[in-house]
Parts: sequence; C-alpha cells; structure tokens
Amino acid sequence: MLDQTQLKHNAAQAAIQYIQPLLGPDVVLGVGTGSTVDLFIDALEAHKALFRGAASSSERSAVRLRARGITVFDLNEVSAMPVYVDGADEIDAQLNMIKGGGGALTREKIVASVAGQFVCIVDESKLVAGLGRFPLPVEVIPMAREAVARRLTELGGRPVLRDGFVTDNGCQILDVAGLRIPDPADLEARVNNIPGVVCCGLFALDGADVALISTQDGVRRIDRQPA
Ligand SMILES: O=C[C@H](O)[C@H](O)[C@H](O)COP(=O)(O)O
Repeated sequence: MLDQTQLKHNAAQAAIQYIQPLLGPDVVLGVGTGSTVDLFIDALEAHKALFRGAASSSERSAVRLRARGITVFDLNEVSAMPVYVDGADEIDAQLNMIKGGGGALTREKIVASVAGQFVCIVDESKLVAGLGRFPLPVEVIPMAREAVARRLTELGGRPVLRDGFVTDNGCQILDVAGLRIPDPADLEARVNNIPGVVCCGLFALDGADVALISTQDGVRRIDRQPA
C-alpha cells in the first residue's frame, strides 16, 4: 500500500516523463506550487541541462528551483512556454479544479495562462465527482475583505479569513466553505467579478489539459475532452 507521499512522488515522475519530449535549450517551463510540485521540482533537477529554466507561481517554488540549480525567470521575460505543471486541491473528471490551498492561486492562474498546456499532477484523493468539498480559496485586496465576504455569503458560502496569511501579492485569502458548484465556470466568473476579488481558486474557464492521477494501481491519465 503506497502512502500519500509515494503517490505524489509517482505523479511527479509521470510529469517528468510527460514533459521530456517538450524540453529543449530555449524552453522555459511553468512550475506551480505545493507539496506535489515540490517533488516534481526535485525530480526536475536531473534534467536541468535539457531546458533553459522555469517561471514559477510562487516565491516558495522559486526558492526550491534555485536551490536545485534551475534558473528562474521573471514572467515578464517569458513570451511562451510549452507546459505548466501544478497540483490541485480537487479535480473532477472534466479537469475543472479547485486550487489555492497553498495560497498561490493568482500567480498559478497567471503563469498557466502563458503556457500551451496545463498538466495537473495529483494523488487519487484529489479526484472528486463534484467540486466543493474543499473550501474555495479567494484572494482579496485587504480593504475589500468584509465587502467581498458579504457577497460570498450571499452566494451561499461561509467565508473564513485565512488568519495570519499574506499572499505573494500582499493580499489575503478567504476560504469559502459551503458553496454549491453545479457549474464551476459560472461560479468562477461570478466570484472573479466581485469588486475586491483578485482571483478565486476555481480553474474551470481554463481548466487542466491533462491530469496525471497517481493511484495504488499506477498513474492514470485523463485528457480534457473538446467542448
Ligand atoms: O496554492 C497552492 C496550489 O494550488 C497547490 O497546487 C494545491 O494546494 C495542491 O497542493 P498539494 O500538492 O500540496 O496538495
């Protein structure tokens, strides 16, 4: 029986295999944030001669990348990247996700938007029939926090401030339990439209293109189906 760390490790290794044909001397990879991505970064070190560097979705991952000898580029220096690799807190079979358990959701969405494809690496505990058990992280501008919280309550949620946490963008996170999410893209648009919201952790308008889901029986791949 593999434990969760071993499952995450296998997902990270599967991502290394997946990206290998995409590597080249000019290639900058998009690298996400979290404990699964930490293992991906560690595995990436052995291949660092085969690509130019990485653009990262957090200071945490940037520090780890540099410690492994991988050059980290400011996203403003990067006009294209073939692939972005990141974890998720929940993912459904349509490859909609909830992300932001580590608070990096906004930069994750930005870096992913530059990439040709989003490869999501998770262990099987993250695969759900419907999103919403994991409280939705919402990054807010601090002066708008209470106004945003009231609007999220009107949407049926129970927002709770992530106490003492400041994002890489100097903002705060509301974790919103209780939301019903029958249509993830619709809710993503609605939450992102609330004044004072920087970004919410739903990734449905642009979900993952490929999921590598690590199970006790091996890594299962799901490709996004055309709409
Ligand atoms: O902000 C954090 C990210 O969205 C992570 O990708 C997500 O929380 C999953 O992290 P982990 O791999 O540690 O479960």
